Amino acid sequence: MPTLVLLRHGQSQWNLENRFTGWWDSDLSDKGIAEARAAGRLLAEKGYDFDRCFTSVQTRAIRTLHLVLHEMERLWLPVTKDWQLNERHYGGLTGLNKQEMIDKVGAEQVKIWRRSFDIPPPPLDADSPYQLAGDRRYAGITVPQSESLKDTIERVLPYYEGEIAPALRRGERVVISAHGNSLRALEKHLSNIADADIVGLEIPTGQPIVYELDKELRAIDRFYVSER
Ligand SMILES: O=C(O)[C@@H](CO)OP(=O)(O)O
Repeated sequence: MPTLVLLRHGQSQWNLENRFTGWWDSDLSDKGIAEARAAGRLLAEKGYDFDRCFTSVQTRAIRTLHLVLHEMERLWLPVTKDWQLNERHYGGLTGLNKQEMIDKVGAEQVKIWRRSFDIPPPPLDADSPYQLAGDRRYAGITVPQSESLKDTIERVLPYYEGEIAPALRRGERVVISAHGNSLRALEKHLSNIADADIVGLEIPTGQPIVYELDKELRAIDRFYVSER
């Protein structure tokens, strides 16, 4: 039975500071490092092992994966990094404080920006210090200026179908270290969650989630490794 483990990175410095992050490359906080190590120890203790690893091109997800694999004595496993697994781009909200925005525009609007299916945040200003156009890791791609969850799904799913699903069909055990919203995009597909219901899905940092899949890669079971 194909098994897929999803892992949201440990707490980042900007998670700690309660700032909208998206594609900005905020590294892990000390707590995030501890969460990642604990996740690796938990996976090893419960007997999990992997053949292939996938992550984004963002430091917090890559570093989480490395810390996990180090704890599992599996740093030698093949790792594929791709921008299509990046966090949803937070547009003009990037860098702002979430509580300050709630105080300014109200909790309802902030919830729409954070969790709605197809309403993107306002675009990033052309002269914003958070523009990534000159970042070498994004050479050759058009960096979005803002993304809704729907936009995120439109780049996460083709990557899953093209690169990850074939590995699962070959019987490889796969772990994906990624982000709250790139994983919500994937979970929406795997668990067949309706557009209106995806607003309720929250994914905690550093808690590995197991998907047991059938031959057609439909979810048979989904649980947190810590629960069983
Ligand atoms: O800031 C972000 O990029 C994300 C994940 O940390 O936040 P949110 O919970 O609002 O999707």
